[in-house]
Amino acid sequence: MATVEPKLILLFSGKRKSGKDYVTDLIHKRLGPDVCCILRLSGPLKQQYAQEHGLDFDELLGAGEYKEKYRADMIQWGEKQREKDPGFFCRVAIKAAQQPIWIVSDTRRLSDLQWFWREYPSQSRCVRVEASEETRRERGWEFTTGIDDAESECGLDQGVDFDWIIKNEGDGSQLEEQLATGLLSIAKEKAKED
Ligand SMILES: Nc1ncnc2c1ncn2[C@@H]1O[C@H](COP(=O)(O)OP(=O)(O)OP(=O)(O)O)[C@@H](O)[C@H]1O
Ligand SMILES: C[C@@](O)(CCOP(=O)(O)O)CC(=O)O
Repeated sequence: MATVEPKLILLFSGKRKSGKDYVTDLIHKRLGPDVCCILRLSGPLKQQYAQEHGLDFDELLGAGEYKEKYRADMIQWGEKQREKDPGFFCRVAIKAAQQPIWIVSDTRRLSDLQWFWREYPSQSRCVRVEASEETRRERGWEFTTGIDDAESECGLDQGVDFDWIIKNEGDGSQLEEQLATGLLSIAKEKAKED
């Protein structure tokens, strides 16, 4: 398990090219590395997958075509791991966490959220990053059968009451305002609960 007990966990999800990494990087910069860390469930998955398949881990972490080339096979490989142990990638991802606020940038399945809700019920908040298909296409997204209609992309489309929805359209000019008000609102609500 993690070496520290978190005060707040922001569980991010969103469609491909909605801007999960972009938005979580902005929040990380805004809060600072002493206060928060970004945890990626796909990090340990990609690392293990890269090792087993002799691939470039850094490229799999990137936002380019290299990752997309292996996405379908990584999804299948990851789902086989999750079938055996749904919390495996969650446990590995939080091991390095030292800061009080955790930003999990890439939850994709109800089993991901259920693990955090079970282990950290009072600290976990669900955040959805949304962008139109037009905006996502401008960022390089193309609908791919077997990926964009599968659990990896659709697993959280129903059954989640999101605590915060971030609209990340176009150049995101309204983004900074949303982040300021959204973070304040979550902090205030958490403080009232503690
Ligand atoms: N508001 C924005 N303004 C400018 N560029 C953006 C914005 N949001 C996202 N981008 C760019 O769009 C691309 C996709 O964003 P990002 O990688 O954060 O998406 P993602 O949801 O993490 O995608 P994936 O699920 O494929 O990892 C990146 O090149 C990123 O820099
Ligand atoms: C294989 C997978 O972890 C790839 C995620 O890559 P990214 O978060 O889109 O950079 C998606 C999944 O776990 O279904």
